Amino acid sequence: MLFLFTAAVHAQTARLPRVSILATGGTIAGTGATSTTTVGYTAATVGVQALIAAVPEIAKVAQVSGEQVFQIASENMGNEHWLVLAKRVNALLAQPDVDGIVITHGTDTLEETAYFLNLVVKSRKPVVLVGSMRPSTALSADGPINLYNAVNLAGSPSAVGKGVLVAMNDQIHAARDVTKSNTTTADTFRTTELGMIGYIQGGKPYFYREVMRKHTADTEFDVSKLDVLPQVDVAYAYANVGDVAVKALVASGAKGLVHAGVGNGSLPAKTKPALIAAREKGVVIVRAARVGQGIVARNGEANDDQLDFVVADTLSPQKARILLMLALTRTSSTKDIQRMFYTY
Ligand SMILES: NC(=O)C[C@H](N)C(=O)O
Repeated sequence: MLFLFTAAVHAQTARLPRVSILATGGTIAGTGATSTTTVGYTAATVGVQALIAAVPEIAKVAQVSGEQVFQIASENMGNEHWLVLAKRVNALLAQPDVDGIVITHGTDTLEETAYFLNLVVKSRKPVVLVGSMRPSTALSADGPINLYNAVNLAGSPSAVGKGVLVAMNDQIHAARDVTKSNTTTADTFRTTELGMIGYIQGGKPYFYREVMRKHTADTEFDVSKLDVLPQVDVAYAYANVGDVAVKALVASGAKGLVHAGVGNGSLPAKTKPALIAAREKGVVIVRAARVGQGIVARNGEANDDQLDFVVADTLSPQKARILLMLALTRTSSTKDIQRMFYTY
């Protein structure tokens, strides 16, 4: 009896976490002409089984299975890819034999896919996005160690309930706040002011903080029955900007517009009338900032109550676009949408 009990406990503790690796392409799956080719390589050429085979150390820390979901450079990631990916992630996480998921991804839009999933994954199990800055053929390629770390993180009980995570360069970042900060260096992913949430050292995750905003199982968004997302675009402000972009985006059918304003989300006088006209036509306007850090607060640089605009709070314009798309799948009430921007 005692023997059976001990054997059962042993079998439990000895079982490796089961991690599904979903590959989508990117530089982590890229190849260059020579080992010193770190720009001008071809992204998205190596398949998921080859990525896994390149890191035999993974077999010692997890039972992994690989699935090629897409094979694209992440500058080509679209809403349609996100819907497919989210549905696959939710289906896998609903299986009792899956403990966590790793998604290999190009780095250009990795933060956007991470935030989208952070809002629509219906599970507390870990979901970890990972990429690389050097192609698989490069000297000191960062893909293999990043993938090893990501699998360890996705299989770790300490990552449960933390929301979608990004594992790059021995660091753990939360999907909501991380951004790519350098065009090419391996330490490009930063959560500059709010801070990364942990490290991975010797394959082991160490957490130090958590994001206070709601995510994954606690959100109100459901993409299970959606095949398309509402059109939302970003209009970027700069000195001398006019209203051409805003008018063109509205004419092209945008249901929502994120204005990446200068400074504290300021609205240039030559752009503002087009934004007001868009709102009068029913387009939801979110006032964000191109600066990269800080809060865009209601009724700060504009009278949002009077204009019936929404503010992005601390979300970057590209992430505000994602939340606005999902918000528009639920409501057209700007009051409700503003609540969402203070919740997620
Ligand atoms: N480092 C990278 O992954 C960049 C590549 N253009 C991509 O996002 O797919």
